[in-house]
Amino acid sequence: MNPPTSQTQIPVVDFAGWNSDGPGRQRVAQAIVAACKKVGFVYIVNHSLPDTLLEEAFHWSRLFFELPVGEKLLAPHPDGWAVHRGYSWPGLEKVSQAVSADNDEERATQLREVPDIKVSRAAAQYIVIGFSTLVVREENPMQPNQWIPEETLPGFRAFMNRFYWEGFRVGGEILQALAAGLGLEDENHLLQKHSGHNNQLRLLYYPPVPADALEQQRVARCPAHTDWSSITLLFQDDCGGLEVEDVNNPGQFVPATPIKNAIVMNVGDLLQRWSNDQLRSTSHRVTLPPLADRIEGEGRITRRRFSIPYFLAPDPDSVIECIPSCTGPSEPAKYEPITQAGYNQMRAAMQY
Ligand SMILES: O=C(O)CCC(=O)C(=O)O
Ligand SMILES: [Fe+2]
Repeated sequence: MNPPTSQTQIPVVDFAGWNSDGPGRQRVAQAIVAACKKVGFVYIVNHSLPDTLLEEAFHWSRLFFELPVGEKLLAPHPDGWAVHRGYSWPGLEKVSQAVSADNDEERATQLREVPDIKVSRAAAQYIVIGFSTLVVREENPMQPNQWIPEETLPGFRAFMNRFYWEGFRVGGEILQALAAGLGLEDENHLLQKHSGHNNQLRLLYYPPVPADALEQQRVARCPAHTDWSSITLLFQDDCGGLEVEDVNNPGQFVPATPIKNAIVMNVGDLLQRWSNDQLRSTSHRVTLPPLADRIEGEGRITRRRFSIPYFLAPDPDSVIECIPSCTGPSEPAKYEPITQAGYNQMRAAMQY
């Protein structure tokens, strides 16, 4: 038998030093880069998003998902996969890496046939239940936003727009810290490819489900996948269930236990490519909450869960070319330059 390898820990980085003068700044940058090289995931605490703003974001998310279905469906996710906006109802959406189908139409039909947990028992293993989206970038003609009418939830749209741009502000600071930590002279090397208009903010709601359905993998809250873009900032409530692949023990996962108001930051596939595979895009999933008091009653029902991922992506026509400090004579660039849009197309083509 192999000796047991120690479980990977997700590092915690205190971001306060980034907004100070002096050596604290470089220490933060190096700590984040070290975490992204080793684990691909890092908790960022003492960042510049006020706690009250995060509380407000979860408050609005609860209000949205507690609306009657008919009202949420006033902003439906359009048919097909070209536009990824609006409310997707339980069973509409599965995470791509768990699904194989020949074409969009077939896939969409498959997904609609899985409206809830009862049907899912007989169907594919991995079903994302109530995995829903509402995205708020306003100035992108390719991906028009889907908003519920203002009178249905007054103030919702304005808040989500504010949160989108505040999230980009702190995400931009993290991109600057990554550039500094990678030894780039220009702190804006990564950030300058992101105008912010190609980001994606999602509100996710995982309804209560029986623990045994998750344990027996008849359903999954969110199957294992990597993210595609540059970085993801994830805000989660205190339910728990997010797990990150243990880089020392591939195929095993370690919990990313919630830390109040921390940002869980992870590297996406595009940034991994950009960094010549120096920064790691790590697989993650959402499953059973690890804390016993998140599971209630005789039916062992897991508590509902809210999370808010925010994906930062470079602009579609920006060229992603090996970061100069990630290549050298002994480490040639592994990948050709590619635009963000070209990369997405390539990924989509691989999938179908
Ligand atoms: O809900 C979560 O905690 C994770 C969601 C996620 O990984 C994603 O949307 O890509
Ligand atoms: Fe993810």
